[in-house]
Amino acid sequence: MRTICRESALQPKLGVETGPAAIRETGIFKALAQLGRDVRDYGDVRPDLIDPDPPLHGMRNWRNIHSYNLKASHRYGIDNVDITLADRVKQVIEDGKLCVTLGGDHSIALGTVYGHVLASKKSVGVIWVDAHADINTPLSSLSGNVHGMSLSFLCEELEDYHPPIPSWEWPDPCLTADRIVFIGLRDVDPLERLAIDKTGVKAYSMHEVEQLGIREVARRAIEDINPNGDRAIHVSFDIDAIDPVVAPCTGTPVPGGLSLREGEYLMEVIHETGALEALDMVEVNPLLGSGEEAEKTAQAAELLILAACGRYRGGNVPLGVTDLPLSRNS
Ligand SMILES: NC(=[NH2+])NCCC[C@H](N)C(=O)O
Ligand SMILES: [Mn+2]
Ligand SMILES: [Mn+2]
Repeated sequence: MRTICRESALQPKLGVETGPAAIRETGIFKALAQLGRDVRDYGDVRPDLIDPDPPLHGMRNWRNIHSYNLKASHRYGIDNVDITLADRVKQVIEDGKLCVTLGGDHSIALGTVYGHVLASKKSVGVIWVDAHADINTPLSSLSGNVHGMSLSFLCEELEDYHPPIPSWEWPDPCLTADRIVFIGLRDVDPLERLAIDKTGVKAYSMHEVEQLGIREVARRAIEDINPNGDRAIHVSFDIDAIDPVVAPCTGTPVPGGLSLREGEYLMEVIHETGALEALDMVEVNPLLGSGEEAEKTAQAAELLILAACGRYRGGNVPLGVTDLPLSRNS
């Protein structure tokens, strides 16, 4: 199990770059070690910022976002980026480890999913747990924020809807729509809904969570992206999928979200598949709330990561322990 990343101000609300530190401070490393996981912190991915970075087709911070996510030196003729997120994720997965990436703005999924696809020996399916669909194109986006566009760049079926960027290549669309599933949606832009319908990406919004229950949603979602059980799973978990009462410190909170119980159950079930290779935990922004709220949000993120890494709410026997302490008299 490995952890990574952070990036600088890529969305209008500052502070999301401090999310990884807040999650690290929960004591997650100790908790993972207690689960018997061999944890290595690969540190942060921190590129030198390209400044200024004026919008193109309304897309804000696009050069910076592409440069830290993807192999900038080869692909874009930029040499001030040593290691990119896609490279780092690729390295961790090639090491045969579960790669946990802490965000950060959800645009990091451009690099994490691409790195995962490059490294995995299997075909990769993505479970996108989010209040938002993040499937706007630069031309459909109302905000210009790339964190609301990540999936549209990754999805092959949407390639033709992207405007060309002079002398810059797009991130490789490396997923087909049948390998993407949403859970937790409740704030979807009209053209995002159209993109979902056109591509046929499966979506379990909060409506379906209510209707079917999280148990059936989890079962169906896993089957949708991994029907024969031969694929690797990538979970991209935006903390705003969880209800803001439990996880208030995030840039685009939406009421009526998943309970922490539902989130933990989903992660436990995904762990049980044995197919999870990569997990992103993103959009934790400790600066958007009181200290107490920030701690609550980071703790929710911690519990979700732990569940994905094998923490079972029914209890875990410590690694290597087979008996209770014997009585001194025996
Ligand atoms: N990763 C996120 N928090 N995304 C929110 C996206 C909100 C909105 N749909 C947009 O495109 O701007
Ligand atoms: Mn979101
Ligand atoms: Mn998101």
